Amino acid sequence: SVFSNRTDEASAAQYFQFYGYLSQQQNMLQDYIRTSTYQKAVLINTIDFQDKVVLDVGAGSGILSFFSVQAGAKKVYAVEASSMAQHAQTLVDSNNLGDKIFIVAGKIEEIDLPEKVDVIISEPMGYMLYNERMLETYLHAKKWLKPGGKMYPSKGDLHIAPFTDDALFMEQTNKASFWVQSCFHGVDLSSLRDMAMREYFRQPIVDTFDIRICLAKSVKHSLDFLTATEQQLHKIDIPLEYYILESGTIHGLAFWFDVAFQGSSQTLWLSTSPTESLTHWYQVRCLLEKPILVKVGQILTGSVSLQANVRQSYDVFINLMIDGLPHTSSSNNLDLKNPYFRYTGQPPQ
Ligand SMILES: C[C@H](N)C(=O)NCc1cccc(N2NC(C(F)(F)F)=C/C2=C2\NN=C(c3cccc4[nH]ccc34)O2)c1
Repeated sequence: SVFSNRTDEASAAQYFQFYGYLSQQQNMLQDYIRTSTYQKAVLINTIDFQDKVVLDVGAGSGILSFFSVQAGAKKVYAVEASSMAQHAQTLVDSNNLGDKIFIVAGKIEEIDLPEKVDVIISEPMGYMLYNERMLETYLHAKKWLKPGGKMYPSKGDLHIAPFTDDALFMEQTNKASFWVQSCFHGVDLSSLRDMAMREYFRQPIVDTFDIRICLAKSVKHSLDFLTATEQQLHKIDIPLEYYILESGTIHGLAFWFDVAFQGSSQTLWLSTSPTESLTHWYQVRCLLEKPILVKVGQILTGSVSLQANVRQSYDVFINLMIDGLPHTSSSNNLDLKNPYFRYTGQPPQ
């Protein structure tokens, strides 16, 4: 299938095992901003759901299917590939909605449905928006959408901004400095120090920060889910150009995303911006091994390229440069599949 052709089997097994845990469903359900915003988006746009047929892609516990029925949907196909499908069925039965919500166990790329649908609803956003490659699954599902059908959410914006954070940079550098020992139990480890630096700096950092560490206004990369295709998500190249607002040291790029529910009645946004309440997506930062000194008024240019891989994630390539003298540039490659969960506070609720 389209899914099996783009996915390593071991990755898929680990991935669907992860989503088979009620504790991970709980992590998402307990994210109040996330759950309440989805419910509000549906309930303020009942015109899109009243007496309609809905497809819930990656339904998990089925929560979005329940919201669709609350908004008047006459039938919901809830497609779920993990063992959570059976727990969703339990919820459907115990809430007496077996006549409206139909759990379809399997992958959207592999299952069949008896009819096309009016609305597709899903929560395909992973870390940094694109992690997990579930957005491709969401776009694949459009083969079941009637012409003029609705997508909930309808668009996604990825925001990217240069940031300064000495403490974070030092934290990663200090970890690597372990290898700067010429006599560790009689062994000189120092030849592996650079490799250790590269390994630590390949990890995106998942946590939150104050927006004031960003030295320029974010660049926004928009994706319209109604018109986008799966193929467009295999390689995402985002050109970057920043007007530096504050002199300082750029240690890397900060990422967050917003999604919009553009309903027939109202549009509602779900934001994971550092200026908003924290969600279970936090924000994501990608460090540079070589920071860039910038001054107010300079122009920072470059690009970030996301290259999809078979481990349901992306290889992230960052290039940044300051034009003018001294000409400085810095780059880094990161593995989005294995982030460093640095957040130490309470999980968002
Ligand atoms: C697409 C889907 N709608 C979605 O929201 N995906 C993201 C997602 C899905 C399920 C759980 C979570 N998490 N929530 C939290 C909490 F403690 F903060 F609550 C930690 C957490 C991890 N920890 N590790 C992961 C994780 C999940 C999936 C793929 C992954 N790849 C690397 C880590 C990771 O989540 C995040």
